[in-house]
Amino acid sequence: MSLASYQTARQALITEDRSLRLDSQSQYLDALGPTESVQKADGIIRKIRATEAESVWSKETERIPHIFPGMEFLTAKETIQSTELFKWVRKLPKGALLHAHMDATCDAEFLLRTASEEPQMHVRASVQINRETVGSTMPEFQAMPIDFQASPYRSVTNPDYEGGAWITINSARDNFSPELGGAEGFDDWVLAAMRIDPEEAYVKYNTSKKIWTKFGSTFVVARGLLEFEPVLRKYVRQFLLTSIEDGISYVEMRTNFFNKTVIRSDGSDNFSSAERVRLIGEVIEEVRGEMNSQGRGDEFVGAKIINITIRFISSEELEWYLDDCFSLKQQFPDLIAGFDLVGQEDTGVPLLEYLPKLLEFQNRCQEAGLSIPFIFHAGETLGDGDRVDNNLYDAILLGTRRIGHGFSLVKHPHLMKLCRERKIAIEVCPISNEILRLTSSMPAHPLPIMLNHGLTVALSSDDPAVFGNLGLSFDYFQVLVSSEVTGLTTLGVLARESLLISELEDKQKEKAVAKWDRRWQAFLKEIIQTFES
Ligand SMILES: O=c1[nH]cnc2c1ncn2[C@@H]1O[C@H](CO)[C@@H](O)[C@H]1O
Repeated sequence: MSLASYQTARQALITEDRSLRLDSQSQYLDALGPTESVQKADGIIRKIRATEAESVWSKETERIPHIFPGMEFLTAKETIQSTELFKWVRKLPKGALLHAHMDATCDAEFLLRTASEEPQMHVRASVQINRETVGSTMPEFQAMPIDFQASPYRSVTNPDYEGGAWITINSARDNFSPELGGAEGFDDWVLAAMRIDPEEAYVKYNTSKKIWTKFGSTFVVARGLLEFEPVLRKYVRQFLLTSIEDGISYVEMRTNFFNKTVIRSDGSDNFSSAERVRLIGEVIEEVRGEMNSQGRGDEFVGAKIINITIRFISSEELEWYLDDCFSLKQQFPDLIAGFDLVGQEDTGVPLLEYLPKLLEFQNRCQEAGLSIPFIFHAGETLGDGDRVDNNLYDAILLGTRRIGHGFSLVKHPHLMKLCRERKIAIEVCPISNEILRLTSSMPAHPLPIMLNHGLTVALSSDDPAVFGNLGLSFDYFQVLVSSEVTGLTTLGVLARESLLISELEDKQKEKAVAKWDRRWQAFLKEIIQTFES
């Protein structure tokens, strides 16, 4: 064989090998607009990436002696933020955010600050907080009725503080022991309980099982602050506004209805699930209206709710949640997009055990002509063929519209084929998977396997309040620096597809995509102009 024909055969082999990927198929590429500008911008971004692979990601520092692109997020976050590449990723129009737990979408500091504005917000601890207990005792929060009599203690650090006594959050904060840092020490104590830090993820709880104990507890702390009508309203608004700032134009928020009611403004615990959905709907409309009136209508098309509860309830209990979801869909047909079960999959009830109730629900929806698709979490595990990994079979048999995580999906060639054929998209949460210890870094993540096999993927942030990956930029960034094939073009295809695989109605989808197309062209233009001048 001549050298020339070897080179030709080699190029043909590579092209053939890549041909399943969405970003090498003309139908997806054509949708991104004029090839010349797409390629030009893609080339520019590749150059920045290559330069920074040397100038940033190969430079060992005392703090990061093992530095590399796609390395563990919590250690790399500051470095990521300092790069030119990240600046461009921030500006990328990202389409839809399809996998995010609403109760973990805003910066924990925002939640604490917002809840502290409410005089009814109280805090307690199970024991007096001092040097010995501060690291191992979580704060607990609750909004109380207006006439509630707080305990006489000024803070949870008072020497005579009796475990379990409620104090107003502001008194507890202002009077937090100076030895423990005063008000700032209070904030540190609370924020640490709502976030995962690098030491926890990579040293103290460095296995999937261990990190879930910390991860699960962050929700318990946040819930007390969040599940109060006025705080909830501001939180949802902040979530939408910060998503828009990050280039996200549509979200499907997984909203947890595990607590059947939350606290009303007056402190009574009877704010129903329907009232919560109405509140979220109002905020969505308010934000949409504001964006339109600012002439920024292209930046936000709306949001929907995926109704969730937690997968440790019994089948009998599940029935209540399914009934509630059914009735919410009847009342708010445009807002409710689907149903899902969440929580640690490795220890949770497998879908198979809920099967009779889930099938019954499907039949009932069909008879009533209501469309409430399942959008299940499945395969968020290291298993292969065990009862947890097997959730993937049930999710697909139950007609799941998308798969949340699907981390173990690549162990199932036939299921991957079905996902391709039925266009079941995989909601991949790179940073979540890494922090929850399914993978040690991005280059070891199965995402490239999914992409190379032609699956549709919706990159998602999952729980940015806990992980610190607010918006979608950090997840997009980690993906971009971890594969040579993946480029700006890939991210463009993923962003555009995220709108097409969403639960928007066809007409809304068309509009959303047209808006995205305009922003994508403007984005390409900005990249090209910046580097041509
Ligand atoms: O990645 C995840 N997989 C499964 N469950 C999750 C994940 N992230 C959050 N939650 C669960 O969702 C609820 C909050 O909405 C929490 O109970 C949390 O455990």
